[in-house]
Amino acid sequence: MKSEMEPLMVQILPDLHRSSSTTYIFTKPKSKPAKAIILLKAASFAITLGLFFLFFTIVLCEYWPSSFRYSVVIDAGSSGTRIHVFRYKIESGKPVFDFGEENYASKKLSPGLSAYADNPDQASVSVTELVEFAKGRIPNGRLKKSDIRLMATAGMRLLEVDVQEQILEVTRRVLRSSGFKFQDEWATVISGSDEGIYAWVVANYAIGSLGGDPLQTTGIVELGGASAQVTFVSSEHVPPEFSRTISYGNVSYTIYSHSFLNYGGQDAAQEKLLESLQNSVANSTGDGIVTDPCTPKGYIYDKKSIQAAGNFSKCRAATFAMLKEGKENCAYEHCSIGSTFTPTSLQGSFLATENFYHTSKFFELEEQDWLSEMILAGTSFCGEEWSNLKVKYPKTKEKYLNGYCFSSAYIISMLHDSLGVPLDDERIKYANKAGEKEIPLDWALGAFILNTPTTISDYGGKSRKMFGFGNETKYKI
Ligand SMILES: Nc1nc2c(ncn2[C@@H]2O[C@H](COP(=O)(O)OP(=O)(O)OP(=O)(O)O)[C@@H](O)[C@H]2O)c(=O)[nH]1
Ligand SMILES: [Ca+2]
Repeated sequence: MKSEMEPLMVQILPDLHRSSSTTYIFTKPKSKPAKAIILLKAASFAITLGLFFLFFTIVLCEYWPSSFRYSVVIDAGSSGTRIHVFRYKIESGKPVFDFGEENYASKKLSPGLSAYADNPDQASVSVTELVEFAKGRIPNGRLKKSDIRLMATAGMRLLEVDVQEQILEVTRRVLRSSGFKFQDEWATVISGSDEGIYAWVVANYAIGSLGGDPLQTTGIVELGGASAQVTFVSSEHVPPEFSRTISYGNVSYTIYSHSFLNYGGQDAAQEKLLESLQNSVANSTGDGIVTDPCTPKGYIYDKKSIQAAGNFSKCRAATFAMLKEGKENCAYEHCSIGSTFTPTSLQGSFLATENFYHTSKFFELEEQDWLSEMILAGTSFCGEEWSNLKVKYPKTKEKYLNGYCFSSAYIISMLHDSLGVPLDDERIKYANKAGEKEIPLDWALGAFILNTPTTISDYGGKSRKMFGFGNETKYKI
């Protein structure tokens, strides 16, 4: 086949070992550019196109008002600090929440902020790491439009106010420079009743009862690490210091909400019980050794003066006595725990969360009759040797394993002996998720729902608040 290309004469220097010089003929392509140049042009075009595409993608992500919005809540709890990153949409002027994994992520770091009481500056390390986690989930261009809030709970409430403030100021420094939308007052220690309300909101949002008949809503009992919350709609008279108001649509909810600090949470309560055992000679075996009925026999404490003597019914009686402390000072028509007002009975359905859930799951209790089952399971567990329990439950963290004798007895003495919940009450169930979409019953999600700016004006409509709460009706939701 005739080459269509002009011959290109190239003289190759004679090979010294060869008799004559050799001429190779390379054909130079005619007027058409060589294949290589075409390829070069195509490649440079593709690269240019790619760079343009990349540039516009970056510009669009940075500045184009994406239909997604983001919000971040940091839950600074006693046993750890966890960050919750939310993505949501606005549809016909209303936020559409979705807590599925593509729109919600969280990360927990231990210990909690209250562990830095002696060295507040160290609190910045965990908050910084958590903020970086959140930034990895949000386009850079959206950061300054995305709220970030830090809400500390019982662990911090137990610190002196000046220490709380020192630690909060450290977290504010991190959040101010995070690139998120932040105001100093968004890093606070929230009240226990706020924590309870937030948990109540996410539970009823998940179940779909938010906006319905108040007496059809679901109450929350939450056993945290350093506090316990009881939150529900009561048709009884509730003194204003225990009453919070939520209005949703044209429905107003008057909610009893109280957080039992210190002895309320499981970890703090177990600590308090050991202290009270040490103070009461009655439990000593005469040689100054105190016996602890809430820890399985054979468990070795740091302190030598305590001896584990696991016994469910004695532990139940000891924790019931602790919950009754101060009841003689009750200044209300009814106090179930200490001198704190509680309605005469828990009204309506309830979800029992956090340690109620962890303990029931550990004992693999059925939903039905879980309280009666708790007594059987706790009686057996408390009576076992610690060494046997470690063999029986090799995968369970010892810090949790060591708490189940106490928590099983405490749950009964709190819910049944103190708050009057019948052992066969079908209205109260343990859970850590709710609703068809199995939304996590984490108060931080309730805080996000209530704090999401749902004023239409934020999205181009007329200004109208939709969520909000306080101890008086502030907003029409
Ligand atoms: N058994 C068990 N307990 C757990 C587990 N995860 C958390 N807990 C305990 O559950 C309790 C409540 O959990 P969190 O709400 O995370 O505790 P927290 O927020 O650090 O404590 P608060 O500040 O009182 O709310 C704490 O006593 C934790 O130690 C678990 O997987 N198993
Ligand atoms: Ca908590």
